Amino acid sequence: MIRKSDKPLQITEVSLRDGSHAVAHQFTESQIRSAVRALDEAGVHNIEVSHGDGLGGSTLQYGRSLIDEMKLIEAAVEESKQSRIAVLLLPGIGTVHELKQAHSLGASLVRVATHVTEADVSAQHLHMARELGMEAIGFLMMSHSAPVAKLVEQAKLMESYGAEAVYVTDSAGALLPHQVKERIEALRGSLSIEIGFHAHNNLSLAVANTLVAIEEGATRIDGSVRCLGAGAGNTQTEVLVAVLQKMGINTGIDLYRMMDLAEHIIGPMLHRPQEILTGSLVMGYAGVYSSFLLHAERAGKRFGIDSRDILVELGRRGIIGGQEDMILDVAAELAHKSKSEVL
Ligand SMILES: CC[C@H](O)CC(=O)C(=O)O
Ligand SMILES: [Mn+2]
Repeated sequence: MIRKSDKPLQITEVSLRDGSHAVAHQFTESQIRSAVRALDEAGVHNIEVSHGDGLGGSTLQYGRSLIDEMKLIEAAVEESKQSRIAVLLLPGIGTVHELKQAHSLGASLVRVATHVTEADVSAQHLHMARELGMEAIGFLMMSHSAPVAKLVEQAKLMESYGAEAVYVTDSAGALLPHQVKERIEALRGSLSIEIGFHAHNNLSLAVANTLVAIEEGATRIDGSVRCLGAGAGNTQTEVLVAVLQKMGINTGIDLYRMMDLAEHIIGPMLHRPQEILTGSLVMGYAGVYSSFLLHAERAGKRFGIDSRDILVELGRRGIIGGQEDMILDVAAELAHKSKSEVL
């Protein structure tokens, strides 16, 4: 592969944040400690630790964390010798108050995440992160759902607020390889900062799409060991490291250590294997937020309807992260409709 950027790749491991969705936010402190210790020893550059929905996400709406995320961030910082501890912040769910708290505990990098058309709400948080001396990164979620020109416009806004990199975030795992290529290519032509890529494996394209992103010049890459992330999970980090190594691209990450920690530390944390089951496939197909999976399954059981119908309807309506209450609304509506059809 001929990369269009000569900057080194930086891998951010997201299993301890995106994976929080897959385990209904039930991470224990000892799981975080052992995972961070092993990831740090393997040489992973950044490790993200937060509630799945970012700082402040532990609520009835998004799902309560078993352990306060600040305690988990503190534990992660204690265990890490070289990896940087990152946090995710969705403005409105988290505030600058939680950002300052995470920073005071030792988090040194924040990804400020907004819907792909709403970058303006990240200004305050990106500015604050820079003031605190943290690395500030923009994270444009549901990047498949906006035209390329809109994505570029929004990324430029984040750059103007002080973002040091902006991510194309494929929250629904819906992007096809040529769509990744056009997005990264357009950003590379318009931004002076680094470009990142965050995939979900709902259509089994995460590693392939990540390679396309790297080839086009993305240098900040997310992955989750054993695909421990929302939906079918993310780009499987240990697989990506192996593939890149085979391509002669050295990440500085120790492959055998990654395999070992996948087997003995992250694997046992999975509540169920991260296969592409119907729910995640439908999310990739219909372009629905990966973190909606467990919510839609629960709503389907509660209202006695097929969770696929809920997901497809959510995709049709363009429901986005932060609107989790709409999952119940849609389920109730569909159940009502199917009852009236029977009568
Ligand atoms: C709800 C936040 C979300 O999980 C962030 C993310 O990882 C994504 O949009 O893919
Ligand atoms: Mn994600």
